[in-house]
Amino acid sequence: MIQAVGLTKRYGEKVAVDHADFSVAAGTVTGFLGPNGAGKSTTMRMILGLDRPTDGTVTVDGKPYRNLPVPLREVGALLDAKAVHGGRTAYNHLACLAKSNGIPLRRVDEVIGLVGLEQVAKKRSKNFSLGMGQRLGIAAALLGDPGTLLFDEPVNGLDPEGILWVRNLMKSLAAQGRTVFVSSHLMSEMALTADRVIVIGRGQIKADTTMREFIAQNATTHVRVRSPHIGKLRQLMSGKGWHTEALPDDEGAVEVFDVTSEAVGDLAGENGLWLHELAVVQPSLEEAFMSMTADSVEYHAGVPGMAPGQVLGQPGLAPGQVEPQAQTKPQTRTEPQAPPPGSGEAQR
Ligand SMILES: Nc1ncnc2c1ncn2[C@@H]1O[C@H](COP(=O)(O)OP(=O)(O)OP(=O)(O)O)[C@@H](O)[C@H]1O
Repeated sequence: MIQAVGLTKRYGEKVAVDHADFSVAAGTVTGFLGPNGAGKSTTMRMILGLDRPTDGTVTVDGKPYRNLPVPLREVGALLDAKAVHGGRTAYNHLACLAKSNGIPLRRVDEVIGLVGLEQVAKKRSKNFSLGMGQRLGIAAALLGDPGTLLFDEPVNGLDPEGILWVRNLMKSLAAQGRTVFVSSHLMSEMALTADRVIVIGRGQIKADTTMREFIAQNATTHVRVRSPHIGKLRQLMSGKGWHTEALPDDEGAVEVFDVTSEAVGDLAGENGLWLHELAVVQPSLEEAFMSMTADSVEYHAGVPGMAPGQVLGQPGLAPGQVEPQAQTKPQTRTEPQAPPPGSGEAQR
C-alpha cells in the first residue's frame, strides 16, 4: 500500500505537488491521471525517494522508500524507459540490477521471458525501439518480484498487441495481491485497466475513487435518437424543454440530455413518429477527466480553423471544457511477442 499524507513539493515558487493525501491499495490497479504538468511524475519520484518532499510524507507498506532494506524487492518502477546504459545489453542491464540487489541471476532470464525480449537479450539497448525499451523497463520493475509497482506511461510506444499485453500484465499483478500504480494519458486504455483512479490537477488531488464512480460523477449519460422525422421530433422535444444537440456528421440523429430513453421513445410513439435508433450513450473516462480537469490544464494548444477543444468531426466543447490531450501514436512495427502475464512470474 502507498500512503501519502500532506505530500508537498515546491520548486522555488512553483508548487508541483500541493498537500496531497491519497492511498493506493494492494490488489488493485490504480490509475494516476492528470493533465501535463499536474504533478504525476513528481509524486512518483517522491514515492521512490528520488525527490525529497518539501512537506508531508509518503510511505510504501508503512515505510519511506529510503528505509526499505532492499528496495527493488519491495518496489518496482518504470519511470523513464530511456534511463538505461545504452551500451549494455538488455541482459547485462538487468544482471547489474539483480547483482546489486541480491537477486539471483535466474530471475533475469525469467523476466526477459516474461516481457518477450529473449531474441534481443544480448543486444545493446541503445538500438532498441521505444516499445522494446518499455519492455526492458517493465522487466527491471518486475526483477525483484516486488509487492508494489509504479509505472509512468507504460504503454508509451507499444503497438496494439503490446498495449493489450501491458493491460493484462497490470491486471494479473493486481490479482496477485500487488499494489499497482500507473499513470497514463491514454484514457481509453486506463478505463480498461484501472479499478480506481486518483486525479491530480495543478498539484492538488481532485479525485480518489473507483473508475465507475469517477465517470458517473463527472460526465452525463445522454440519449441518441435517430429518426426519419428528426426535425419534427426535435421540435416536440424542444417544446418539452429538453436540451438537444445536432450531430455534425449525421443529419438524421440528435443527442438529448437529461431525459431517459423511455421518455424519448414514448414521445415519438405518442406522435406516430418512427425511430431508427434509440440508444443510451454512456460517458467515457475521457469526458469525465476533461470535465473535472478543465480548470487545471496549464498548456493549451489550438488547431487552425477549429474552436479550442473542438475535435475533428465533433462539435466544439462547452465553455470551460478543454481540448483532449495528445495521445501516444502506436508504433506500426511489431514488437517481440510476450507470453501471457504470470507465466514466468512467481505467484504470491
Ligand atoms: N526539477 C524541477 N524544477 C522545476 N520545476 C519542476 C521540476 N520538476 C517538475 N517541475 C514542475 O512541476 C510541475 C509538475 O511536473 P510533473 O513533471 O510532475 O508533471 P506531470 O503531471 O508528470 O506532467 P506530464 O504529464 O507532462 O509528464 C510542472 O509545472 C513542472 O514544470
